Amino acid sequence: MAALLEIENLTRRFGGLLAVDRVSGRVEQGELVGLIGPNGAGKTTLFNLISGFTPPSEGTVRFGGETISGLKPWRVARRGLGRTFQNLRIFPNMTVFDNVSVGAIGAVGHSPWRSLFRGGRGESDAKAVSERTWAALERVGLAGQGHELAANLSYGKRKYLEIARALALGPRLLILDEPAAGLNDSETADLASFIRGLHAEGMTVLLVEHDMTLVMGICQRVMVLASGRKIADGTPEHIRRDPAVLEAYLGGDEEDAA
Ligand SMILES: Nc1ncnc2c1ncn2[C@@H]1O[C@H](COP(=O)(O)OP(=O)(O)OP(=O)(O)O)[C@@H](O)[C@H]1O
Repeated sequence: MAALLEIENLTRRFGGLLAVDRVSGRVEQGELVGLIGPNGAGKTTLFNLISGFTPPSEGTVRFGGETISGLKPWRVARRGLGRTFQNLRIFPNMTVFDNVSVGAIGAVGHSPWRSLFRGGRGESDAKAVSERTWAALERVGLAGQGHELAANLSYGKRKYLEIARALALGPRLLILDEPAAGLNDSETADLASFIRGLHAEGMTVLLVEHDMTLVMGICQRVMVLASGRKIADGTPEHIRRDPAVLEAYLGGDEEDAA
């Protein structure tokens, strides 16, 4: 059976810079996979290639057995690929509910606003958007703050707001770009159990993270990028001992791998 996500020889050049260099790999349905690598390794570019935000120079991305490389981000999203961003993309002057409903609208279509003008199917679309949005807010623990402005949420809660927006899409694959960045140790531990919980419910997750404890603690498999190339792909135990990883990612300092 085809993997949920398959990338093949994915390559992206920025002028003379090879940001992602012939990377291949797969994520199976139900997996929780980590993607790590030093600064500038190409992790975010790889995410952008997968989610349609950056077109590949070469190579293909298949999702659910279909080629999605070259599609616009919203088309990729509608096929069931939800993602968050390293730099939070939140509208501070909109309510928490409205921020998340953007994701639900992406899944239901562009028609909820039709109810304002024509009624008919628009009304059921609007109801579906509302239900999806509240369910996503409930799942991340923000339902009680749905009517507040996003600007009033703490930084940690804004992270969950982003995740809720991706969940509202009803994704088959959830891609998280550095969700623990800026969180303290206890917030990171909470995030770890939250991601574990999603995974236990059947969500397939691809996680880019600098926090090694988080990645090694929750991921079943870890892919390592360095200078745009995939240099390792295996269980956390395997990755911890891989000399190429220690050399490239940790600068040969085994202490940091713990
Ligand atoms: N739009 C762009 N134009 C030019 N160069 C870019 C662009 N986006 C990324 N790069 C370059 O591509 C390389 C990979 O960057 P990328 O952000 O994907 O790495 P990363 O592994 O996500 O790094 P970090 O961990 O610091 O976020 C870097 O050298 C970066 O400067």
